[in-house]
Amino acid sequence: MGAQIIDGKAISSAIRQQIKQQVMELQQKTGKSPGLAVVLVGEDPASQIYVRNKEKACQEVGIYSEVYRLPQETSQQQLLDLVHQLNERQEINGILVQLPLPDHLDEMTVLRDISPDKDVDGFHAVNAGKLLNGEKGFVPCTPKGIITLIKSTNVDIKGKDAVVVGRSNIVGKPVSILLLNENATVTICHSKTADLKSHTQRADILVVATGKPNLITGDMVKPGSVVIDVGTTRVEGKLTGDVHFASAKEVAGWITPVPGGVGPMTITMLLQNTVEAAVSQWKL
Ligand SMILES: Nc1nc2c(c(=O)[nH]1)N[C@@H](CN(C=O)c1ccc(C(=O)N[C@@H](CCC(=O)O)C(=O)O)cc1)CN2
Repeated sequence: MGAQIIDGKAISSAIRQQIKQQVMELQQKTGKSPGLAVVLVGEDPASQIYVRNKEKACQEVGIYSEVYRLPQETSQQQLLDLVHQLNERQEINGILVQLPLPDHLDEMTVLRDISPDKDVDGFHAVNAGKLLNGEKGFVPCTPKGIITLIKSTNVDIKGKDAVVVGRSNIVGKPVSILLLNENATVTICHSKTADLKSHTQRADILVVATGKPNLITGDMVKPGSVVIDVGTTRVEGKLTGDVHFASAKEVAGWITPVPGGVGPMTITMLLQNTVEAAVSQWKL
């Protein structure tokens, strides 16, 4: 029969309608719009597309946005100066520095200088710590979107065996914590994991975020499981996930496509976090 497709584009679009409504209500109440500043350094083609899409998405829902496109040779101090200025600006509720940064810039230092109250990416150590503690803070956008997609299937996460393949700070680690907070039993696999298949085969929920195209094939998937593919690598011009879709779809119960699965949710959750930042800063 084949898996049901988790349509990230449709789910995203429904959530964006709700956000648009929420922004309108905030405008009526306060006379202000939530504001997001996006900083892009260099000319990475994929990052340029993501930033343009973030700008467009803000426009669609009524969020005020500013985009700073800085040259490749921007110094660490110049970038930090901009972040510090944005931290002070009243009309900016959320700040995002697009990753990856050019090699000469230190990502950790830059992320740590964003005010935790404006860190709508949820990458600041304070927000990462809050996630670990189960405290309220900003949750990174892709992991937050993944949990929303899993919940859309109505599969109860509680008590399930969840396997996360990949241990990045942006996706693998935070999504593992979110699944744990939802009472799943979580295993994190990575490039040094011995016998990856033995883990993935028993996953009721499988999240794959490695950037290795087609790493997970149908024979590695548990029948009836929920499979979430975070990978988006261009292979011969075609956007390709970390999961071999054709074979995995025959085994899984639910599966996200690439494109149109996790990707659109990342930007939608950024809009949600920006509205949350405004509501909290305006003490509503
Ligand atoms: N500061 C950040 N940098 C990066 C993040 C992030 O969350 N914050 N995540 C990724 C890139 N990213 C957002 O920035 C992102 C990736 C993919 C998509 C998306 O919509 N993908 C589409 C396909 C788009 C295409 O055709 O290329 C899909 O999967 O359907 C949105 C945002 C790294 N950097």
